[in-house]
Order: sequence, then structure tokens, then C-alpha cells
Amino acid sequence: MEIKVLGCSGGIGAGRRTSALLVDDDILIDCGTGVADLSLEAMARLRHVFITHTHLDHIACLPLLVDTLFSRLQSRPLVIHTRSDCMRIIHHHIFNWQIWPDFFELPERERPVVRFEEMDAARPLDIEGRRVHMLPATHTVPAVGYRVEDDRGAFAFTGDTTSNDDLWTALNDHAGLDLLMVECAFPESERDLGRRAGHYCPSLLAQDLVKLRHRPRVGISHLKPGAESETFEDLRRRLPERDLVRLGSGDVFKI
Ligand SMILES: Nc1ncnc2c1ncn2[C@@H]1O[C@@H]2COP(=O)(O)O[C@H]2[C@H]1O
Repeated sequence: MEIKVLGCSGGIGAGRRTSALLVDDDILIDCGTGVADLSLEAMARLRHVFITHTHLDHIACLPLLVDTLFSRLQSRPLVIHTRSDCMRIIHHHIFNWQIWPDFFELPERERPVVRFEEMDAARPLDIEGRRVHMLPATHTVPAVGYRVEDDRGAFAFTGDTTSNDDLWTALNDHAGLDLLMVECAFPESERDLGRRAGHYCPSLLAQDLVKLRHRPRVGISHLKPGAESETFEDLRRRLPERDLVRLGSGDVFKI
């Protein structure tokens, strides 16, 4: 399995793209601005999009992606996997003919170019040998993370979350974990804002990582622009024994 980071920043600005991971060449996790760097051919190979939550930095490119691929998707629709409440929010607030056309009924209601598939934690999905499980998250809106495994290994992406015991329990319930991509959006100096906004900061994440029984590489995502180095170096000091990586667009991991 190959995982390519298309975007992992907590904001925008030169070199910064928001949340999107490409798994092999057909699965996307999140659809933030990182997706815009894919070639048309690479976009056309996408079959499944797993959404962690409905915040704009995680879905900004979804409407544009569907429109860009419109003619290509007529023979095989793009499938959007997420919780049912997230499905409703995206449909109601984005694909409502005002912000964007309702591609869930285009070109015809009976054969749309995009369709939702509701997912929940009790029903992992097998996509040609990649098994996708939902993970619990605690954010300001309904949110999840995902754990993906194949016969060689597993990685997990937390999406946006603050301290959340259920996440660590869910990760520990599985036999192994090779790579964990976990958010640490805010620096310690903005710990209170981070908590209010439903995110980790270095002290909270360091405290929670102790609960993980596995020893994966730990990729840090969603660092807020301008505070990236401060936040990451702080984490490094607090977690000297962990294999930490500051994630960036273009990073590729093979499992
Ligand atoms: N209570 C808040 N006060 C100020 N900013 C916030 C608040 N809640 C959320 N945000 C910001 O809004 C952003 C929405 O996306 P994020 O969760 O990535 O990060 C969030 C914060 O940067």
C-alpha cells in the first residue's frame, strides 16, 4: 500500500495544502486543497473518497473534483464514504444548487456521477484488499478518522480531533500499526483555543500517545500556518523516544 500526502496543513499559503491523502491511486481520504495538485489522469483514477468531517479544509475540492471529472464519471460514479450525518451536511450545504449543482442527481437522478455510501464503525469496508475502518474522533462537528490495512500493514489517520480515549482504544484493539498520522494543530501557546476548536496541542498529544501500545512512525499533520516549527519541535522535545515526522505535501509512505 502506498500513501501519498497531498495536503496536511492547518491552513493555506505558499506550499501549504489542506487535508487530502491518496491511498494507492484510487482512494482519497479527505478532499481538501491538496487534491488540486493531482493531474487530470490521476483524478480520473479515483474511485472512493472517505471524508473525516465536513469542515471546509477537508472538503473544499470535492465539488470541484466532481465537476472536473463529470464526463469521466458517467460510466462509473465516484463513491463518497462517510457518516450519515456528514453526508446530510455536505448535501444540504454544498450540493444544494446554490453553492454548487447537485451532482448527486446529475446528469440524471437514476444514474448520478457521484453517490454517498453511509459508513459506520461497525461496518469496515474492503476495497480490493484494503480494509478501511472508521476511528472515533472528538471535534466541534461530527468527525471520524480512518485506519486502513492490507496484508502487509496498516496506517491510521486521525483527521481532526482533540483528546479522545476512544481513538487510542480503537487503535489498540487492532494487532498492529505501522504509521499513524495524527493531528497537532495548535502550539502550546494556543492550547485553550486549540481545545475550544477541537484540536490537539503538544502537551495533550504527548499525554495521549502514551496510551498507544503500538510503536508506529508518527506523522504530525494539520499544523497551523506560522506555528509549524514551534509546535513540531515542542512535540519532539516531549516525545524523544517516538519516531516523529513532520508531514508535508508530496510525502510518500510505503507499507
Ligand atoms: N472558538 C474558536 N475561536 C476561534 N477560531 C476557531 C474557533 N473554533 C474554530 N476556530 C478556527 O476555525 C477553524 C476551523 O477548521 P479547523 O478545525 O481546522 O481549525 C479551526 C480554528 O482555526
